[in-house]
Parts: sequence; structure tokens; C-alpha cells
Amino acid sequence: MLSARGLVKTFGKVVGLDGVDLDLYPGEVLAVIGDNGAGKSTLIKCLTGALIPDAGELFLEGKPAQFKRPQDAREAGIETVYQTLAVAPALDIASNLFLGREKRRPGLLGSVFRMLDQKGMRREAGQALADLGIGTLQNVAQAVETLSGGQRQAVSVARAAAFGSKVIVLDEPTAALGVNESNQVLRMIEEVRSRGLPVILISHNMPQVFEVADRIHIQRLGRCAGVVTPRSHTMPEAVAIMTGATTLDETPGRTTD
Ligand SMILES: Nc1ncnc2c1ncn2[C@@H]1O[C@H](COP(=O)(O)OP(=O)(O)OP(=O)(O)O)[C@@H](O)[C@H]1O
Repeated sequence: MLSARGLVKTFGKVVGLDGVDLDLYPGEVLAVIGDNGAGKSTLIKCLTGALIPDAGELFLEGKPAQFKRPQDAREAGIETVYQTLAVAPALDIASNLFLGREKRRPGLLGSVFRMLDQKGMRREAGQALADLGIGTLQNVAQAVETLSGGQRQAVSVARAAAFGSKVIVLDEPTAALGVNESNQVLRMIEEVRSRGLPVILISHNMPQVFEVADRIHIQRLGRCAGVVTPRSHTMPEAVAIMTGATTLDETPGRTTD
């Protein structure tokens, strides 16, 4: 679905990415793990138009793609939920779901008077949340500032799932959440995958990564140190590759089918 080849990104003398390849297949959850400064955020930004790589190529469904700004990636079907939650607290859930893509009323009311189709947006927002099995958000007219952290995160993920037609990218979606709220977000990720939509999940949380990921891309010092799966490698083995205590060659893992 999405491939990167030889991505390079430097910041002055600091090398953020040093020739990184990445492959995301349809309908999979690909986790990206790595220590602080390993290049996870830089990699994601290069995949989603927030940064332009110095070198390297991107392919979306096998076709060369170039994203000069985040909007280009969004228009191509890649939706990103960043670590810093991009919600507008004072607006209600439905308005947040449609932020930047508001629906207008039909006819002159919409085209000339720019009136919003609140009813239509609320109906579709309710459907989007129901589709993802989010039962804790009862009222789409509720202001987002009154929601818990997990519920806000649910709104962000629902927004990405509703508009991302090809790829969903989640940057540390459970970092600020408690156990129950994290579990809810993990279930949403599984729900998105079950619809056939692939997910890139950046996370420091190894148990969560091993619970939900199909494959795990390990970043280390700006490079990809290997790609493992929860069946081929144990959590300590993945962490050892991530920290440089061992290499993928030294720990090839169990052969899986
Ligand atoms: N805008 C920038 N200017 C200068 N250096 C940067 C910039 N962005 C990233 N870097 C550097 O690039 C390297 C990779 O950073 P990046 O943020 O991608 O790592 P990360 O794996 O996401 O880390 P973390 O888990 O701490 O968020 C680091 O050495 C970082 O200091």
C-alpha cells in the first residue's frame, strides 16, 4: 500500500534518517518502534508530507508519490493522528470530526450563505463512531473539552478512520491514556484493520505493540535495524535489536510460515 525507499533526512549536521526503507501492506498494523531520537517521528513526517525528505522515494499503491505538504498526503488518502492531539476543545464531537472538511447546506444556503449542514454532520459523525464500536460517546453534540483523554483520542482516531481511505498513521495514540482508555484505542485499531485499512502505529509501549501489531519496524540511529513479527521474536529480543544490544543477524528469530 505504502513503500519508502532510501529515505534520507538531515537537520544541519544531525542525521534524522539515514537511508530508510519501509513497507506497509494492505490490512496490516505495522508498528514502528525505536529509542528516543531513533528517527520515528522524522520517518512518519516524511511519509505524511510534514517533512520533505532530502533523498529517497515514496510509492503509494506502487505508484511514485510526492507529498510537499500534509494536505497532499491527506488528499492521497493518508490520515495522521499526531501525538499532540489535534482537536478543537470548544467544538462538539461532530464538528471536530469534520474540522477542515465541513459540509455545507445544499443549495444557496450552503453555496452563497456558507451555512453548515450541522444535522448531516451529526448524523454521519454518529455513524462513524458507531462503526468503530465506540459506545462511550453517546452525544455527538457534546463539546470535546468535556471528554476524557481516551474519548478525545477516540474522536481523533475516528476522524482519521472516517477520512483515511488508504492509510492511517497513529503517533503514540495511547501515550497519555489509562489502561481502559488504551484498550479502547487498541480495539479501534483492530476495528480499522478489520476493514482492510492498514495502520502505521508509532509506540514506545512494547506490550501494546506485541498485542496489536502484525509486523514491527525497528528504527535505530536513523536506520531500520530490522523488521520482526510478534511470532518471530520475543519482546526482549525486539528491545535488544532496538537498543543495539544485538542485531537482527545475531537474533534472526523463529521461522514463521
Ligand atoms: N527539526 C529538527 N531539527 C533538528 N534536529 C531534529 C529535528 N527533528 C528531529 N531532529 C533530530 O533527528 C533525530 C531523530 O529525531 P526523531 O524526533 O525523528 O526521533 P524519534 O525516534 O521520534 O524520538 P522520540 O521517541 O524521542 O520522539 C534526533 O537526533 C533529533 O534530535
